[in-house]
Amino acid sequence: MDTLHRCVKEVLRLHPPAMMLLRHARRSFTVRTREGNVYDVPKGRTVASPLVIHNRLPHEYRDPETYEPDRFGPGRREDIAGGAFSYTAFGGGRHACVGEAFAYMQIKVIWSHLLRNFEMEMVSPFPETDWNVVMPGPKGKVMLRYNRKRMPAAA
Ligand code: HEM
Repeated sequence: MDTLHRCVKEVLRLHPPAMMLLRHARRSFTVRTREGNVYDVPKGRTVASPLVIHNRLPHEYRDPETYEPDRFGPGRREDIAGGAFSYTAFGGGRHACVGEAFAYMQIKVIWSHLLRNFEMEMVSPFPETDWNVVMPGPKGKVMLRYNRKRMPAAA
């Protein structure tokens, strides 16, 4: 189950359903980047924090474009190594997703059932991401062939 958890987590790092977090600045403040650039954010502005960018920062994630669930395993823990906001597929801070644990449970229940009972094969090409929607998903049709696995008869 730990492996499946890391696989789901890695998919959500690369393809977060929520593309960005939006906040309304209730007071003016200043941001300093790690490169030393300083930005003033005036009161009243909307601040957009793009998950799709900061979940792939190369100083947080080794080979950020690569699907690699073990980056979250013991010894690496890239989701927390760079700080509390290294991994933000579920947001963070005061408004972090309250459904995170429930979402993992649901997704793992469904995938455990599928992986245990079916052989699956993708028959269409790997899809591109459709970014022109509120919640990005696969572009076009995704075709899958699946066959029920033969389970050994119970003794
Ligand atoms: C893969 C599944 C999910 C993802 C990727 C996800 C992602 C997120 C993100 C990024 C936020 C932060 C939004 C922000 O800061 O503006 C959020 C907030 C929230 N999520 Fe989820 N979510 C998921 C599933 C769920 C589920 C299953 C529930 C409820 C059962 C849920 C309930 C909420 C609620 C109530 C908030 C608002 C929390 C607040 O503003 O204090 N989410 N979610």
